[in-house]
Amino acid sequence: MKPTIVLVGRPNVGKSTLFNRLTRTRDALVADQPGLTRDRHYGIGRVGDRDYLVVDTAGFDPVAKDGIMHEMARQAEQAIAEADVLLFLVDGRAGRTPHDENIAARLRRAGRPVHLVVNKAEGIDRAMVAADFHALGLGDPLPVSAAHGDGVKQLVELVLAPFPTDDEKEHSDDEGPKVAIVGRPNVGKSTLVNTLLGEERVIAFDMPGTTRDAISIPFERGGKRYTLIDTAGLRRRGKVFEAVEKFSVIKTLQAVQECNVVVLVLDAAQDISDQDAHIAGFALEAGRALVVAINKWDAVDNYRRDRLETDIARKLAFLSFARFHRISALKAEGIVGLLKSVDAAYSAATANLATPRLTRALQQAVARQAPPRHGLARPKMRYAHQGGMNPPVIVIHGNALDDIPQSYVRYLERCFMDAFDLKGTPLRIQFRTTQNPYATRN
Ligand SMILES: Nc1nc2c(ncn2[C@@H]2O[C@H](COP(=O)(O)OP(=O)(O)OP(=O)(O)O)[C@@H](O)[C@H]2O)c(=O)[nH]1
Ligand SMILES: Nc1nc2c(ncn2[C@@H]2O[C@H](COP(=O)(O)OP(=O)(O)OP(=O)(O)O)[C@@H](O)[C@H]2O)c(=O)[nH]1
Repeated sequence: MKPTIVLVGRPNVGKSTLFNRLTRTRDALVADQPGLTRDRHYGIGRVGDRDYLVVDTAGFDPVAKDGIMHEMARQAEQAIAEADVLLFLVDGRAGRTPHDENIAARLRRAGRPVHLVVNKAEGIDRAMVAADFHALGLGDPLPVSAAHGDGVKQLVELVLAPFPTDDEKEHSDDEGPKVAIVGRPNVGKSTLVNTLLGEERVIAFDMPGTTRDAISIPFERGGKRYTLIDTAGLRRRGKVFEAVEKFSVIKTLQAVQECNVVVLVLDAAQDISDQDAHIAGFALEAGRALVVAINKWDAVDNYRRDRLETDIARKLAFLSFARFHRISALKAEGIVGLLKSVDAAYSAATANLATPRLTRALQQAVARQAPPRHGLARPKMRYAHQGGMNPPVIVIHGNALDDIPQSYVRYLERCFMDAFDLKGTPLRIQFRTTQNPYATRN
């Protein structure tokens, strides 16, 4: 499972700046998706070939007793409890403050590895700063400059070193897709889990001990195998599964990282919220195959249904690659269709795309609509090959491919999706310019 790094510190020490730097490598992949607003507090980062999750807690005041500060403190407490490692940020320019001391006192009791990070350290006397912050009792301070990037990569490597690297063990096909059922509180996730697992055979489900691995529950449905990745610490009580923890964003993100196919559950009785869009955006950012289940369809009238369709078209436009199902988890309606789409999305995400067919699809797309000219250069797309799976990566080779507009990339995505019937998975398109078009000019 990917380690989760949680950033803690009083306001204005540079947590957002560090968060952006830690998650920036991935931004390019989902840039300019219409309608997608990123959650500024949860992100994926990568250093070398290691992925990690980053959580930015808002300014944390462990002694706040009420109001918005108290609510923020509560959320920060939950993040601290679910962290694998904590980065405690302080401001090297402002020096040690009483607020820092309160937070330090809280973190010393966290039972998690804590690294003391002195930000804004560019061009300041490190020895003096180190002595000042050493008094917080959290070990040697690590100086960084989040704004300039100094020391950030070394910091990440240091904090991740104790965690085992994910040996992406080949998931054998007969275990079927790993499925995560995600959604905001009360949309009907537990009900859907019970409907999926309920009557059917749950294959040897062992409650794990204290491992930090996500819990997976194998089950069979319609003669096919699936593995459910748990998001909330499901416990079996009597015949039904029940969530023992309340909704947790971190657990949701971990499950998204861990699974092959995300089932995003929406509540038909409610408008699409920012939280729905953020969870969806995270699945997209992670490159996961996705199926959307609009649940509680039994409970809404036609007016509400129409309104919801409009709302979805407007707020979840970036999920156009996914299939949407109207279901009732409670009445077990629409479940067969939902699982069919899970199967299809899984096949699409793991499809083998042969170079000749890809190249033919590319040529047909270009013949229908040529890429727009950029300045003097006329982009030339020569051939395409598959550069990865899960999600499928299509690498296009040619000349002058550096400034292909996003709208044309979208067009190519649609062409490849149609040609290979890739419904349910996002695609990544990369360009490789094989020859510099200006090289032969003088
Ligand atoms: N000199 C210097 N300034 C920095 C550095 N990192 C962040 N800052 C500045 O510090 C200020 C606060 O940065 P933020 O990232 O917004 O701080 P924050 O901790 O997220 O603040 P809250 O959102 O209020 O919790 C901004 O003006 C940043 O430009 C740094 O490495 N060096
Ligand atoms: N009418 C109707 N109600 C449903 C349906 N699915 C779930 N519900 C109801 O919605 C409420 C919330 O369902 P849960 O399954 O607990 O939702 P959840 O997403 O697991 O909630 P959290 O554990 O808070 O994250 C319960 O009262 C369910 O009975 C459905 O298909 N139709």
